[in-house]
Formats: sequence, structure tokens, C-alpha cells
Amino acid sequence: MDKKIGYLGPCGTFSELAVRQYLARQPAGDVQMVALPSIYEVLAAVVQGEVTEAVVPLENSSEGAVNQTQDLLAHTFPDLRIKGEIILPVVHCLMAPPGVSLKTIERVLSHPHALAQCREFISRHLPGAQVVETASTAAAVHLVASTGAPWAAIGPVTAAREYGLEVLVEKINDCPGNATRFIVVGREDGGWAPDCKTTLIVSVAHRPGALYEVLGEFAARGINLTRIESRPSRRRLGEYLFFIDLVGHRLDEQVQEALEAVASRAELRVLGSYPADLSGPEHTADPVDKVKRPADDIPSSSTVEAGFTGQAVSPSPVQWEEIEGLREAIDEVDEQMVELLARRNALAVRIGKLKAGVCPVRDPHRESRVLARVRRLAQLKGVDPAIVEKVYRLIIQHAVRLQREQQGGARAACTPPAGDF
Ligand SMILES: O=C(O)C(=O)C[C@]1(C(=O)O)C=C[C@@H](O)C=C1
Repeated sequence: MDKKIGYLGPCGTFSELAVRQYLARQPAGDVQMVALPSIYEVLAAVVQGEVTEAVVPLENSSEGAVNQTQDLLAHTFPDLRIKGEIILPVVHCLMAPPGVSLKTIERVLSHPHALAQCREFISRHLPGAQVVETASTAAAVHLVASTGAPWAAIGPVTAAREYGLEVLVEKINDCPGNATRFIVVGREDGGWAPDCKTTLIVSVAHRPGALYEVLGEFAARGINLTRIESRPSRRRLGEYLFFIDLVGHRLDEQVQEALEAVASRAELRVLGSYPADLSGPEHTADPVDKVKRPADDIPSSSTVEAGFTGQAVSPSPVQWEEIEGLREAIDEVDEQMVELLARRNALAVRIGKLKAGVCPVRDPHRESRVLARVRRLAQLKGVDPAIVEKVYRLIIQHAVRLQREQQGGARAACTPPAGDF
């Protein structure tokens, strides 16, 4: 067995769907999924070595943080680390035993978060029903199915199938974009990879500007923060722990520097760095930041451009002449850029040959230095460092692929070197 993954059961929960989504993106392997009755038991199972990893909910787009997960990571299981994230669209359905109609429902059962995400639906369509909280959505479905009473459960459509209930109403969540962010927890965090996030717990001194100074360390280095959440420190009233998510890996030079600076000003715990789930709305909602496929960049003739509000008027012949001249200059720059890229790739391939059988292809520290350097160069030239960094992450990714391909080819041609790089 390669892995055992714990999650909040029973079968049919959104957590189970999140595990399945996570596994679909992992290399194939022998994995056992272990359903456990509470978030506490899921996390405890990792500490006790009963499972290798666990998937637990961290936040929801409508209801906010899952406080229990945050508190358990902060206070109860300090050795656990975050090694991945999964963003799962959450669509709730109202389901009941066959023959039960909307009008005859006496009780509606679900997990408190699911009930909260469907609050408006419940008040509008089930005003007389008693609302009952359960340990999970699937537990509610299981209970309703086993009693056969005129009760209904709220949960994923897959759970209705699993336990033989009929779906009375689909998509009852009040916010159509409802999504939950799950984290993958283990005893170590994720290794360096492009497009990572890092989660921290920071506790600052009780004095004016303390939090501002901590946040300033990230701002000064152009590090984007994607979440900040406060929870009581449990030490005394009015003292808080700040959960902070940032874009980047703790081994990236800029992040490393910022973390050192923060540690000198505040209590800092790094919960882990891990690959960001790029399917999340923060990556797909903003067309500038989303991961683009090549064709996405080319607007269709019907695309309405931002900033163009006037009537379409053809440029005059003089304007056209100037545009054509500038386009020729751009073509020349593009030629040089492709030429330079070919030169850079050839240099990387030479490095790859020297590394073959001696050390791994990837060198996260060198990659961080390259990225930090090009960011600085970009800043000096007045180019957006974030864009340059994105381009360079792709260039390095490609260089690594070329090195691996070349090493694979060389390996196939001669005796295999010791070790698997
Ligand atoms: O400098 C190296 O060791 C390289 O292999 C080159 C390079 C790069 O493209 O800049 C590629 C992969 C390594 O992870 C680090 C850097």
C-alpha cells in the first residue's frame, strides 16, 4: 500500500469527493481511503501513523473558516504540516426517502456548514421543518435513509445515490459559486514546486503597528497574501493568532527572507508550503491571473476589450503605417527573444548532462535565486516583476523537462546511472 488517506466520513461526504479530486491529480498508486468520524480523529490518525495523509476542510466561500480545523492545527497537533490543497465546488441537494414530498418534510438534517450554506432555501421552502445538525452531510443522508421518516437531508448528489434517497431539489446552496477549500495534511509539507502557497500562524505583540509591521515584510517583497484570518490565542482575551496564506514556497528566496524578518518581530509557525490548486476561483476569476492555454490569449473578433468604449473606427493610413512599423520592430524583438530562449535551453541541457547520475535535475535554491534576480532586473527596467516571474517559472519548467528528456535519452543509450533522478 503506497498511501492511506484519512477523511471525514462516512462514505459520500464532500470530503470524500475532495479526496477523489486530489487522487485524480496524483500519480497512480495503491491508495486506501479511510473514513473517520470527526476532524479530530482524522488529524489524530496522521499523528498516530494510522494514515499517511488526511484531507480536512479549511474554509468555505460562503461560510468562511472551519474553525475546528484551524484550532486543531494551532493547538492540538503542532507537528502536522499542510502538503496540499483541493478546491471543491460544493453543490447541495435536498433529498428524502421515496414518496416524501417537499410539503410533508418534518425535519431537515445536515452538517452545520451545509445548513448554513442553504439557510435561505430552508427558510423559504421548509419554514415549518425542524433543523437538525449532524456530524457530516453523509451522516445526515444515512440517518434519513435508515429511518424512512418524512425527513430530508442536505448533501451531495452522490450521497443520495449511495444511500438510496431521492433528490427532491438540486442546487439549493444560496450562493451558486459555493466552494470549499480542503487541505491535505501530513507529517511533512510539500517539496518545492512552481505555483505554491504557504500557510503561517503568526502571533504579534500587543502594541500599535505590530501586525502592520509583519504584513509590511510581505508587502516590501511583493509577496501576495491570499488569506488572513484571526482566531483566539487561547492564552488571554484580546490576544489572537493570525492564519496567513501567501503565494510562494518557503524556499523561495523572497519568501525565505520575509519569514526570517517576520520571525524576528513575532511568533511564527510555518504550517507548510504546497502546490496551489489552480482550479480555485482566485486563479480562474481574474482573466489576467488565470492559467492560460495558448488560444486564450488571442481575442476573438467579437471580444469586447476592456478600456475600449468608443465606436469602432478604422485607423487612418498614417496611423496604419506607424502600427505596421511598430509591428515590424516587435517581430524583430520576438526573433531575438526566441533566439535567446534557444541559447538558454542549450545551456540548461549542458548543465543537465553534467548532473546526470550525480545530482537531481531540480535545484530549488538555484531556481529561487534565478527568479529573485529576474524580478529585480524587471523592477529596474520598469517591467511588472510578477509577469516576468511567471514567464521564468515556465522557462525553468521547460528547461527541467529538456534536461530530463535528454537524461532519459542518454540513459536509454548507455548503462543506467546509479540512483533515480
Ligand atoms: O542551474 C541549474 O542547475 C539548471 O539546471 C538550470 C535551471 C534553470 O533553468 O535556470 C533549471 C533547473 C534547476 O532546477 C535550476 C535552474
